[in-house]
Amino acid sequence: MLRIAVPNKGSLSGPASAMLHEAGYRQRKESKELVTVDPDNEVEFFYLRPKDIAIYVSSGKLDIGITGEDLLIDSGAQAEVILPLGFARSTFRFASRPGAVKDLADLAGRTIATSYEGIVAKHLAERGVEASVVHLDGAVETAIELGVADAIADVVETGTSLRNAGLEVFGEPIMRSEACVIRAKGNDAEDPKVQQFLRRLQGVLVARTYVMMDYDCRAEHLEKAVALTPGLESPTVSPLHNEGWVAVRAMVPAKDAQRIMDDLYELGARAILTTAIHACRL
Ligand SMILES: Nc1ncnc2c1ncn2[C@@H]1O[C@H](COP(=O)(O)OP(=O)(O)OP(=O)(O)O)[C@@H](O)[C@H]1O
Ligand SMILES: O=P(O)(O)OC[C@H]1O[C@H](OP(=O)(O)OP(=O)(O)O)[C@H](O)[C@@H]1O
Ligand SMILES: [Mg+2]
Repeated sequence: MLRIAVPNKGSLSGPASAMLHEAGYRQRKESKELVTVDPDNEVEFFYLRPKDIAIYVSSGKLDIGITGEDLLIDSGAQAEVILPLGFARSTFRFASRPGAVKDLADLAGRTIATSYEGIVAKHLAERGVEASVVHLDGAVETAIELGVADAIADVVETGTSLRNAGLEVFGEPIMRSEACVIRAKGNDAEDPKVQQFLRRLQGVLVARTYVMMDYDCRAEHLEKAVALTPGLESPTVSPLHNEGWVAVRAMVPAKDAQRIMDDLYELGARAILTTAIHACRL
């Protein structure tokens, strides 16, 4: 059985379970379940605190896990990213009251509140800045208002939490992060069970990013049309019963689909259809 760590709460939990469900795996029915066995797929899912997942995976007791890149780095665990998953995208940044701290060097001798001491301590040490780091479990934006810290280092997505607390970022982003699949460093990269799991998740990522596009066009416009819809390998082109017309089928990025449909129509293509892809293996 493949043993997989899945976040049990927080921002990663819902999207991770949704992705696993889309990939055909059984997921827990209620949030108190700690372990779910999926015998049909020979997988066992362990629902763990997101911060602990890299530690479990690096210990070798679990084969792989889903976590955030920032949590992986913060843990210092000997594990590595094997597949980025495209959700829980964020940056990790310093912030303070507007104008209070200009740059990293200004932090010397000051106090920084964060839930990610591992990342912050490493970042400061690498740049030779000596500052105190205070651990808080969450809502770190409030630490400045309450006088616990001079600056914070926290996850930023839309920036709303910072704005609401009257804070501004300073310095370059400390890191960028997204959800990812991790495994212990040095683990067998060719394990067929892990490879099959990754192929399934890659299939979900592709199905979420691409749509299938079909259209008819005159043969003399085919080259221009396929330049708009090159597909992944190459588009399928079939003759139509009406002489001089062909049918074309290709995968296109979902975000570009409407623009491509407009351009194909301009070119004289007709019966332009897009359909969702539910699953795929490239
Ligand atoms: N608002 C957000 N937008 C995008 N990603 C986020 C956001 N908040 C946290 N994350 C990401 O989620 C992961 C943190 O998950 P974790 O469950 O520990 O914290 P959380 O989602 O903040 O939940 P909570 O604070 O309620 O425990 C990190 O990888 C982080 O980058
Ligand atoms: O830039 P934003 O879109 O506002 O998102 C970032 C905020 O989201 C997370 O907070 P969460 O809701 O998890 O609360 P927490 O601070 O207690 O972890 C994170 O810790 C930031 O505070
Ligand atoms: Mg949080």
